[in-house]
Amino acid sequence: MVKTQGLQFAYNDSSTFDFPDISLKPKEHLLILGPSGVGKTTLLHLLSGILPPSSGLITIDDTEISSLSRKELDRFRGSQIGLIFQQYHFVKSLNVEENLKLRQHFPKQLKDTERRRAIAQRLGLSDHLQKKVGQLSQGQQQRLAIAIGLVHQPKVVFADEPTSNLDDKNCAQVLQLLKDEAELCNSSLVIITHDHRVTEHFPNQIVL
Ligand SMILES: Nc1ncnc2c1ncn2[C@@H]1O[C@H](COP(=O)(O)OP(=O)(O)OP(=O)(O)O)[C@@H](O)[C@H]1O
Repeated sequence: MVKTQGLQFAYNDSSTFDFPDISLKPKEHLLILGPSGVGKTTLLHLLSGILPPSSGLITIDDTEISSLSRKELDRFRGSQIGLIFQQYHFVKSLNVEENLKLRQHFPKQLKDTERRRAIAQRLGLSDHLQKKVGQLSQGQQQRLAIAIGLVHQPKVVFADEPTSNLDDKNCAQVLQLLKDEAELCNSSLVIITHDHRVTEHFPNQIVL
């Protein structure tokens, strides 16, 4: 499902990151660990096609993503990849349901109100669909980030520090929800973190 070979990247004139090869089957989970500044977010941006690698190959669901044009890549990311970022990427002027709808890019998905409502219900957001995202608690915003990452049923979900701002109880709950949703969507899951509370939940790990 996700396969990389010889992946390297450098920001301008800075030193080159040399990433280990990754091979992840459908529905598998992978935890990428490492200290601050080692390049975890950079790797996630490469895997999701936000940054182009200096060299190496990234294959997702049999598509080599650097062979895609900008437009094809946007379309591929919109349909096949789910992103859960460290900083929430919500549209503050829209309500919860409209934010979810925004992530359903394609006409067929857009009509899928049922899918939106079902994921909102599983993540405890049903009573908040008409609220502006600024009115949500931190835990609710974290759950909305998961809903947005998965509402379009992507093949693979990349999550960057999904538990960084959470206490122990919410951390365990969010990880369970993330796993359950990925399972229901048949999605592979790649989590990038330096939060050691996450490690016991995901035995398949690489350390940068
Ligand atoms: N846009 C950029 N331009 C130049 N250097 C950058 C840029 N983004 C990140 N870096 C540098 O690249 C290195 C790796 O950053 P990255 O965010 O990938 O690390 P990380 O392992 O995710 O760190 P953290 O755990 O603190 O989030 C850091 O030294 C950072 O300063």
